[in-house]
Amino acid sequence: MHPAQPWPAPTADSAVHGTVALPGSKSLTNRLLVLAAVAESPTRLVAPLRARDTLLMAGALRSLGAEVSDDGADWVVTPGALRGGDVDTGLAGTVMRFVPPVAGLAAGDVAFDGDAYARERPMATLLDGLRQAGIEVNDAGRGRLPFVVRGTGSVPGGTVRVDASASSQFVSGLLLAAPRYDKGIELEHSGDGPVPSQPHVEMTVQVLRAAGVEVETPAPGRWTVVPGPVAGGDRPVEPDLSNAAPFLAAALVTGGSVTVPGWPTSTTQAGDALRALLAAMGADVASTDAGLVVRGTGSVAGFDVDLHDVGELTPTLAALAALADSPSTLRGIAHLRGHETDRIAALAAELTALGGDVTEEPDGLTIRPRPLRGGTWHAYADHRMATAGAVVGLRVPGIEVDDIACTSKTLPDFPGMWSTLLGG
Ligand SMILES: O=C(O)C1=C[C@@H](OP(=O)(O)O)[C@@H](O)[C@H](O)C1
Ligand SMILES: C=C(OP(=O)(O)O)C(=O)O
Repeated sequence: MHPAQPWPAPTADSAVHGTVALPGSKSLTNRLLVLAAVAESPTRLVAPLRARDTLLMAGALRSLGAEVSDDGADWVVTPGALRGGDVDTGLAGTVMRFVPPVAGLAAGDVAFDGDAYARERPMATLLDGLRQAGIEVNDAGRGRLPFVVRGTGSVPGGTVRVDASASSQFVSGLLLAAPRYDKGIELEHSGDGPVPSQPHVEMTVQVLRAAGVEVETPAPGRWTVVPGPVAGGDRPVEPDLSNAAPFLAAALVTGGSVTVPGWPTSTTQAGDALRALLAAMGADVASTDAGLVVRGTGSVAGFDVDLHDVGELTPTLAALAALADSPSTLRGIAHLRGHETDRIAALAAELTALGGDVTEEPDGLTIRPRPLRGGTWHAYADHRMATAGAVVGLRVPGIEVDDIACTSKTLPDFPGMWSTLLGG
C-alpha cells in the first residue's frame, strides 16, 4: 500500500489557465488487460495507464500466467496457459471484480486479497454469479475478500441471474471472461432498478465486440456472450476523462480555462458526461482542435443531478457544489457506499467538519454552500476524495489532505500535475 502523505492544498490566487494531458483510462486499460490475458494471440495496449490499479491488474494477470511487458509507452500482453496464483487487488474494484471470473479458467487455486478498505467492498453478488457459472469459491461465508477461486481449467458458464444494483462491475467482470466459458453466458440483472454506471457496461460490451466476441443485449438488464475466440491486436487507450474532473473544476472555481487534449469525439467513458454537467454549472465548454476547453466565470451555479450512471464523478461535483452560489442535490448514488470508501458518508463528514451545511440522504447528498474554514480533509485512501479536497482547497485556505499519495490509484503524479496547473 502507498504510504499516507499529508499535503497542504494550494489556494488559487488568480484564474488558472493551462493544458492538462491526462494519462490513459483506468477502466479501458484494465478491461483490455483482462481480455488480452484470455485472447488467442498477443495484444498491444497503446498508451495504457500505468498507475496503482493497472499495475495491480498487470501483476494479477502475470500471476495467472500471462506475460505483460513494456514496449516504450505501450504494454504488450502475451497470453499463456492460465494457472493458480496469488492476486493482490489493492483497492481496485476492477481487479477484485474482473479477475475472479478469469481465475475460474486457471488450472489451480487463485487466492485473492487486498487493502483493508478493499475487504469492506461488496463482492457477494460476484461470488454468487461465479458459482452459478459453475466455479467453486471458498470465501468462508464472508461474501467479501479474502477468498479463493478453485480454478479447474474450464468453466461451464450458461445462465446466471444476479442483482448487480451495488456495482456494474459484477456485470462487466462476468461478461469479460465469458467468451472462454464452455457455454458463454446468459446474464440477467434481477434488481429492481437499472444497473448503475451504464456507460461502463457499454464499455465492456464495446471492448468485447472490438475483440471479435459476439455479444447480444436482448433487453435492458440482459446480456448474452457467445463462446468463441478473443482476438488480440492493437488497442488504443483513450485519456482518462473522469480524472479530468478536478482539473476542469479548477477552471470553474477560479474563473480560468483548462484544456484537455485528446478528448475523444465518441466514447463510452463516464467522464464524457462532464461536458454537460459543467455546462449546467455555468461553464463554457467547447470542443476544439486543441481538445476540450472548459472556461469558468469564478462562480458555480448549484445543480440538481442524478449521478446513477456516472457515480465516479461525485466527489469532484460535491466539492464544486460546496463552492457554488446556490444549493445542489446529488442523487441516485446509493451504490457509492461500496466504492473505495462510503463516499456519501465521507463527503458529508469532510464538508461538515469544515463548516459546510450538508444533508446525507440514503442515496445522495444535499449541499447548501456557506463559507468553509481550513482543516484536515480526510481522503479515506480514496483517490477521488483526495482530489476533491484539492478542489475545495483552491478557495479555502488551510486545507490539508491527509493522504495525497492515494491519488496514485489512477494518476501517477496528481500533486505535480496540480502544481503545474496552478503555476507552482
Ligand atoms: O467498470 C469500471 O471500470 C468502473 C465501473 C464503475 O463502478 P460502479 O458501477 O461500482 O460504480 C465506476 O464507478 C468505477 O470507477 C469503474
Ligand atoms: C469507484 C472507483 O474505482 P474502482 O474501480 O476501484 O471501483 C473510482 O475510480 O471512482
